[in-house]
Formats: sequence, structure tokens, C-alpha cells
Amino acid sequence: MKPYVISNVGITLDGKLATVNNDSRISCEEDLIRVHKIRAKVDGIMVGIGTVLKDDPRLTVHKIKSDRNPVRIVVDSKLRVPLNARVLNSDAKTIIATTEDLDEEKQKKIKILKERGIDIVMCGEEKVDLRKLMNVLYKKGIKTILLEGGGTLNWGMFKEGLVDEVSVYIAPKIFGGKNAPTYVDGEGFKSEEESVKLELKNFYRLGEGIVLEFKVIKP
Ligand SMILES: NC(=O)C1=CN([C@@H]2O[C@H](COP(=O)(O)OP(=O)(O)OC[C@H]3O[C@@H](n4cnc5c(N)ncnc54)[C@H](O)[C@@H]3O)[C@@H](O)[C@H]2O)C=CC1
Ligand SMILES: Nc1nc(O)c(N)c(N[C@@H]2O[C@H](COP(=O)(O)O)[C@@H](O)[C@H]2O)n1
Repeated sequence: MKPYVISNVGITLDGKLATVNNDSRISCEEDLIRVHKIRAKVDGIMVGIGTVLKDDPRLTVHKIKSDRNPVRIVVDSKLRVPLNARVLNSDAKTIIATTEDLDEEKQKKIKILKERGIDIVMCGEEKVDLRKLMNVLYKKGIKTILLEGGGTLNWGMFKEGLVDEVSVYIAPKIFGGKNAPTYVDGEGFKSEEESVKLELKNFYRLGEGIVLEFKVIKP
């Protein structure tokens, strides 16, 4: 069993998540409120460590009133999370998913994180095994997840067939740059047959941009 996963991003018309210098201001205020309404409904919000290192996100519901915050889940193979990262503050529970690969330095950091109440899940060897992680999260009671990027983790989740729903805000902006992160990075599929197929469910204008909602068609 696995949680139901909704992938959400704000992208530019050319599919970028941020500029080459990591400026990720894409969504308009109305869109951020839309995202926070989803945050308020799910059990967990998941990002990769690249996003934590670049954005230092809070990953709480802070743009609308809500009496609860979902569990924050950070996928971090090498346990690079800075101890002063906002995602480790006491505003919400946090799970760090890392590999079973343990050196002395990693063991020390796990001890510090556990003392601070952070839940550590270990699965996978070179990188976090996302399928196993989903199963562990489901067993912990996390039945719905909002996946908020970035491009590398999105690739891992799509490649493993773990995403169920997609919502994308397209801003009328073009960032360009072949090294700027895109919605889905990683190695990419080699052929159309392997690609993830989507069914368009809804679309509407929001602020200056447009929201598209899809269901993932499971093979
Ligand atoms: N506009 C938007 O909606 C958003 C923009 N962003 C932007 O995306 C960029 C960050 O993206 P990335 O650098 O790609 O980092 P990322 O957030 O996708 O994290 C990648 C990391 O995930 C970890 N990981 C562990 N196991 C994995 C697996 N099996 N598959 C995939 N990843 C695994 C690895 O440690 C890897 O380094 C930033 O510039 C950020 O601002 C991020 C989220 C949303
Ligand atoms: N939906 C959306 N639109 C954008 O333009 C964005 N840059 C992001 N970024 C994601 O939101 C996180 C920030 O969360 P907090 O406000 O700090 O709680 C950031 O880390 C990305 O995952 N999203």
C-alpha cells in the first residue's frame, strides 16, 4: 500500500522551476493560496534535499488559516540537511528519509536529529528507495502526500510510478537556460512508450496564469 500522491509545481511557460541562479519566484499570490489549501488537506508534504538547500522552505500551512500542519518529509540520501534548516523547526513534525549507508559522521547527525524529535527513515543504498519509503509512510498513517519538487525528486517519483495526480500552475514567464531546473529532470525516459501518460481533468485561469489538473493514467 502507498499514499495517494499529488505532484504540484509552479512553472514558467518553458517548464522551468527556477532560474539558473535558483530564483524560484514563479507562482502568483492566488496560486500560493491554492497550494496552501491543498497543504491543509494532505497528511504529508514531500520535497527533495535540493529544494531544502536552495529554498530553505517552511513547508507549513502559513498563507491561510489552518489548525493543523501536515508532516514534512525530506528525501535526503546523504543526510545533507543543515541543522538550522527551517524544515527542522518545531512548527510541524518532520521525517527525513535517508539511505541505510552509514558512516560515523552520518550516525552522529542522526543522533542529533533524533534528539530534536526528527523521525529518521532509512531505506535504499545509494539513494533513497522511494517505493519502500512510500510503504513506510503509509504504515505511519500518511495516506495523502503533496509532492512539491524539485525536478530530481519529481523524476524519481514519476519514474517509479508513484504519482497519482498532477496540478501545475503555468506562469506567463520564460526563464530559459539549459541548466535551469525543470518540472521533471533526472535521466528522462528514452522513448514515448515509457513516458508517463496523463488525463486532463480541469483547467482554469488564476491570477496572471493558468492551472492545469491531471490524473496519471496507470499502465
Ligand atoms: N517552482 C516550484 O514549484 C518549485 C521549484 N523548486 C526548485 O527546484 C530546485 C531544486 O530541485 P533539485 O535540485 O532537482 O532538487 P530536489 O529537491 O529534487 O532534490 C534532489 C535530491 O533528492 C534526493 N533523492 C534521494 N533519493 C532520490 C531518488 N530515489 N530519486 C530522486 N531524488 C532522490 C537526492 O539526495 C537528490 O539530491 C530549486 O531551484 C528549487 O527552487 C523546487 C520545488 C518547487
Ligand atoms: N507552487 C509553488 N510555486 C512556486 O513559484 C514556488 N517557488 C514553489 N516552491 C515550493 O514551495 C516551497 C516553499 O514553501 P514555504 O512557503 O517556505 O512553506 C519551496 O521549497 C518549493 O517546494 N511552489
